[in-house]
Amino acid sequence: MTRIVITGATGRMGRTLLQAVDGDGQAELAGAVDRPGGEAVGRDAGELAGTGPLGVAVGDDLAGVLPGGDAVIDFTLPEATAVYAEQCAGAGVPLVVGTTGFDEAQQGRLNAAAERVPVLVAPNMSIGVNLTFKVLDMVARALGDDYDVEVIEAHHRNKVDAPSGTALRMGEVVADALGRDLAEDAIYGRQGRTGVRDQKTIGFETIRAGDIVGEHTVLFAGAGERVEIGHKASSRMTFASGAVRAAKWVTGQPPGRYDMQDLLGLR
Ligand SMILES: NC(=O)C1=CN([C@@H]2O[C@H](COP(=O)(O)OP(=O)(O)OC[C@H]3O[C@@H](n4cnc5c(N)ncnc54)[C@H](OP(=O)(O)O)[C@@H]3O)[C@@H](O)[C@H]2O)C=CC1
Ligand SMILES: O=C(O)C1=N[C@H](C(=O)O)C[C@H](O)C1
Repeated sequence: MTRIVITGATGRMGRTLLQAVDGDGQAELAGAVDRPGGEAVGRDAGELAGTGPLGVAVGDDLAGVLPGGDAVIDFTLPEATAVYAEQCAGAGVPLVVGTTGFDEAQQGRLNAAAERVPVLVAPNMSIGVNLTFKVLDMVARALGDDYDVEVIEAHHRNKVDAPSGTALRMGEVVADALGRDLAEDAIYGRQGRTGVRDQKTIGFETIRAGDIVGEHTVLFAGAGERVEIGHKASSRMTFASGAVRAAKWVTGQPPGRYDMQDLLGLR
């Protein structure tokens, strides 16, 4: 039985994770943490998740519940994740991170934690998207530089980072396969008199609307044909069950930084 602590427990993913852990025969909830002062603090986590009482009250102090946990799953905001990673490293507890939108300094803090405990960080926990990363590498290598690459993503109106972490990873996979540097070649939206398309650019287009769970398409457009590789998530449970699987897997790993490609044997 893997004892799991969930941070951001009141969020969209937090509540779905509570349901996923409750429905998993090999995992149990060891803690549910929200931001200090959050309205849910003190309430039973199951009440929030709609599972019925789980016997675990939502707390606001991760360090306090870490001794009872085998792994932490975090879907919050980058600044919170960086602090939680340091607390996990200090307590020797493995961490799974689904949060997206890290800057370089925050990535450095995750890497420092990964020197002390196993840390799995993935912008998308779904199996389908992780397979898509592999397919994109193959397609980009086969098509080469003659095809223009555009990454199009759509998410719900409440998402706070853009482009999505998944879209950026898709861009990185394609850039690596084509021997390009995403930091130099990415274009984030276009407006006005842009001039003709620079062949080596990788474009990103972002849609934010309604309750879209998460959709990604990578378009390779050449002379006379287009190839589109896409993924559509219709339920957050696909991310949550991937994260619970990751939490069970990461407890058996030595310290280091991992992602879902490691877990799925796709590297
Ligand atoms: N890797 C993957 O497969 C997926 C990744 N994500 C990513 O997960 C993250 C969360 O998404 P989502 O659940 O939709 O977002 P929500 O805004 O619904 O949830 C975020 C949670 O984090 C809490 N939080 C925010 N700031 C802090 C803080 N400083 N300290 C402690 N807790 C904090 C929020 O509390 P409060 O509400 O009180 O602010 C809330 O409970 C995003 O980065 C998103 O991109 C999402 C889906 C899949
Ligand atoms: O915020 C979301 O909702 C999602 N975020 C992730 C991302 O930024 O890639 C993954 C998923 O598409 C949902």
